[in-house]
Amino acid sequence: MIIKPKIRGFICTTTHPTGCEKNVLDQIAKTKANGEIKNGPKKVLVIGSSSGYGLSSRIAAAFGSGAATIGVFFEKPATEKKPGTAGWYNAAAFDKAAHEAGLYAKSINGDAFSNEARDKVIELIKEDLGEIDLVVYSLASPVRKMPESGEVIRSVLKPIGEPYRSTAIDTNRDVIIDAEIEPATQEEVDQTVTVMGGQDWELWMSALSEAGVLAEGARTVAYSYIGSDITWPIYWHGALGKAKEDLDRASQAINSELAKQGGGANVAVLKSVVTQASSAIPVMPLYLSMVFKVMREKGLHEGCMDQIYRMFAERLYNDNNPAELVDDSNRLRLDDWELREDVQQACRDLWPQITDANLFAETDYQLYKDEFLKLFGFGVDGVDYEAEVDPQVEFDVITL
Ligand SMILES: NC(=O)c1ccc[n+]([C@@H]2O[C@H](COP(=O)([O-])OP(=O)(O)OC[C@H]3O[C@@H](n4cnc5c(N)ncnc54)[C@H](O)[C@@H]3O)[C@@H](O)[C@H]2O)c1
Repeated sequence: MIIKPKIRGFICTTTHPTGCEKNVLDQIAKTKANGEIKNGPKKVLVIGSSSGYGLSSRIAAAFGSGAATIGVFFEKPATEKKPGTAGWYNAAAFDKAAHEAGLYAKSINGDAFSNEARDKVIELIKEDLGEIDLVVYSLASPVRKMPESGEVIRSVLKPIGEPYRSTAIDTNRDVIIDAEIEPATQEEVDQTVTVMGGQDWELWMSALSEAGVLAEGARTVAYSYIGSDITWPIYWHGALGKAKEDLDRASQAINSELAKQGGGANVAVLKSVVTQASSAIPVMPLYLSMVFKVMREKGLHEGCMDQIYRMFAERLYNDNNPAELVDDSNRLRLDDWELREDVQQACRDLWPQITDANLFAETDYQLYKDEFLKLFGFGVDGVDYEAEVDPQVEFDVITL
């Protein structure tokens, strides 16, 4: 089969197995080139490990620190008619590369919000690893099926209080539009907190702790975004921001438990990057196109792998100056470069000037589009897209 991209709204409905594999191999090569993470983790669970920041976390742990990894994700293999999801191919590529490198790697494909997933992970840790010393929580999901009632709760990407009006990019037509998003109701805010807040992370950590599979000194980290006044109305001050505030609450609760055993919990605030999750957020494509250009010109541009390697090497496993490595809410800040005043001011200055005519010239919108396609395995250097490719990629995965 020859596979070409088919974009619908903010997703691409086709994927390229070879391109996805190459993306993973490129991230592994980058990690190896960066060198070993000193005193890094050795037995790691990554929840949400098949794409974006979770995939980079698994790669950093395995190839930067020689860690055994268990990955949990929710992906689809190919069917007769359709290629698999990008995360499926990414996970398969990671599995192959880890095993070739002699590293332990096992994967669970199923709903991480379910008790069944927690039980399976605990069983696997007991059988194979005994205990784990790091848990990375990197889920991004628009829905959560509640583990006890089975009720399906949905999150929203909306402001709170008043409508949000802004220019944005219509990514299907590559033109600037005026976007208006109605505010979330209180019920929608609450539901967003239920889906993307800290409760599920707490359930994971207490289940692991009760099962006795957390090593002494075990750490956990969950990912957040804050941004600046430019995106606050839709993000930090919006429904998703409330969920991320709840992640901070959960972090403190988990931290006080883990600290008893010499470990700890942190939220890591990461920079904005192109992932399937972020491309769904209104206005993000325009902001990303601007901030990429500004940061690139200042030599500050980073992708998922750069951010996560920096988080492991310079924050989480840097024992030199622990107190200076967190903000006053005990968060690891990797958004320090993005939030530099000169970077944000350049974006504020640029924003009102962008029109259909100068979108490509004045911003990195082309780079945004390239990165978006790359998420699905397209436009990756060194891949022959005219060659036949078999979409059926199998690997040893535990399916729930
Ligand atoms: N993308 C950004 O710009 C950005 C910036 C800062 C923080 N973050 C945060 O990083 C975290 C990860 O986001 P991302 O952008 O890497 O997302 P992503 O869409 O690339 O990855 C999400 C992962 O979650 C998994 N997943 C989703 N629902 C699941 C379920 N029910 N069960 C099991 N696995 C499931 C997917 O399989 C995938 O592995 C989120 O908390 C997000 O808010 C993202």
